[in-house]
Amino acid sequence: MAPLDLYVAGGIVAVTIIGAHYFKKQKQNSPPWAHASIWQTLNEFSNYPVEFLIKQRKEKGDIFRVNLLFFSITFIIGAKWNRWLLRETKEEDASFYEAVRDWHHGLIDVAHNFPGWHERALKAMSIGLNGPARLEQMSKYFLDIAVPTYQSWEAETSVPLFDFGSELVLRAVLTALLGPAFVHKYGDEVVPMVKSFERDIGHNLAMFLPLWATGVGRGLLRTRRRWKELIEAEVVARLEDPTRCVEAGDYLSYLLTLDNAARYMDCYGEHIVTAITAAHTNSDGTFAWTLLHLVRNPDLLAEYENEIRSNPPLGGRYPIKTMPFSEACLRETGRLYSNLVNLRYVFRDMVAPGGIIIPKGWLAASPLVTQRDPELYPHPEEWEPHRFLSNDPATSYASKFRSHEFVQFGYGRHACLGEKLVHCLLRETLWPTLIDNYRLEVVDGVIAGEGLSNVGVDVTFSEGLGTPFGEREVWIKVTKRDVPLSEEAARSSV
Ligand code: HEM
Repeated sequence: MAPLDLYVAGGIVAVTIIGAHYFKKQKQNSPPWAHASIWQTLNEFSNYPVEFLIKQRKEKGDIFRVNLLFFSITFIIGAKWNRWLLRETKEEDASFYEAVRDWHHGLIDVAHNFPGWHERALKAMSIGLNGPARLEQMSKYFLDIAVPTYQSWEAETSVPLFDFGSELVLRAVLTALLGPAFVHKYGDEVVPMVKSFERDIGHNLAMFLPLWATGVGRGLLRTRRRWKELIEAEVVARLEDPTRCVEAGDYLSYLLTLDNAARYMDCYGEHIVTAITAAHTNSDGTFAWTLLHLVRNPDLLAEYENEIRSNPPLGGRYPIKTMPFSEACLRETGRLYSNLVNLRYVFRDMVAPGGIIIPKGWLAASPLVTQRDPELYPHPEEWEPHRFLSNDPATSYASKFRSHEFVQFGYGRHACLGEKLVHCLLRETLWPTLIDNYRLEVVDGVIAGEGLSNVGVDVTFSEGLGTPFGEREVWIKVTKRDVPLSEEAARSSV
């Protein structure tokens, strides 16, 4: 960090500490403050947010405010509050878009303010990411990336699961959104650029100081400039030759076949970068944790292997409709690791059920904390996919979803637009292609007794967005099987 950055940061910290304490008064009917000193809050919330929120919930109930020095967040926890936030509040009261915009420190202002863009983008993503023909095409893209990537992993003595997994998922989503030709041409430049963008967007210096004032902020501005250049050049080239768009299966091509595509030129760069972040930051952690839990638990891995044996791929795609175990694994990883916060920005004090006044500012549900509630999930800290295979109406996935006890992909107005793509990416392609063709072995990075369900590594929430990684890297060795699992039966009957 440059010395100037340090002085500016130090000054802001001092002023804010004084200000935060001066203004931290309890208004009538507003939620109580978390029971912890400011330093304890900062330390525990940034290092162990789930444990901190669980502890505060026990003391203060389902609604409380957390003072994070530069700003505060009102937390609402539990199925009832998930429902209220995700289904019942209105965009004009508790805004998802404003939260996303604010979180990006003005880097996505053009698209945010462009008349009609939000509606257009929402509709475009609903169709452009979810039609069966598009999903089929995207699956092919994913397979084309997975096969050579796994071959390259096999050639190494061992590979870092979180890092390499993240890069694989990133290349896959870039291809789904921008097409293979773009990724082939710019992948080596764009992959590190997106990775640093995702890391730096949540950096304290970017959050509390003007972007031009710090190295981190200037890096984000450079990324935005370069990204805009790349996407605009791509858009111009595709609009000049519309047949390219009609024939291609990627999302940008679909977006450019819509009416008046040229009018929205200024929005595409910002839109695509936020779509990539949305697509990547939860899928990569889900990819890695699921594999790690499976490899660390031979019985569960054997169960997945058997599911693959009896569901051979068709044209490289595994038939996920008849693969409930992999769905349960996806859910269980989401239950334990995803959705620490669903953030909204409240424009003015608002009245919540029970007459509680939610103050203007940040508001967040924490589905992850709800998902660790032992009354809803017995042995909540165990990674146990079978809990989602139950047909019991009280505990099945469908009932957990309907009752808002489990909202892995959100609910209502802002529910995830990429859920089908996730099934196609992880369950139909990346996981089974790897496990069908390779044996996995953890060779370094795990410590017995550490992490949830003895997975061998604790989770860290202190870096990055979305589903977090392990607090250190885990190294796996990938060895090709003599015969893929899904071909064993056919070969042995010959
Ligand atoms: C395991 C992976 C994923 C998880 C757990 C996940 C989860 C979520 C959740 C919980 C929300 C709602 C956030 C809120 O209400 O505050 C959301 C929204 C969204 N997700 Fe995902 N997501 C995943 C992957 C994807 C993928 C692959 C895409 C593809 C582009 C995507 C695109 C989106 C978009 C665009 C929204 C915002 C919808 C809106 O504007 O209303 N997500 N996601």
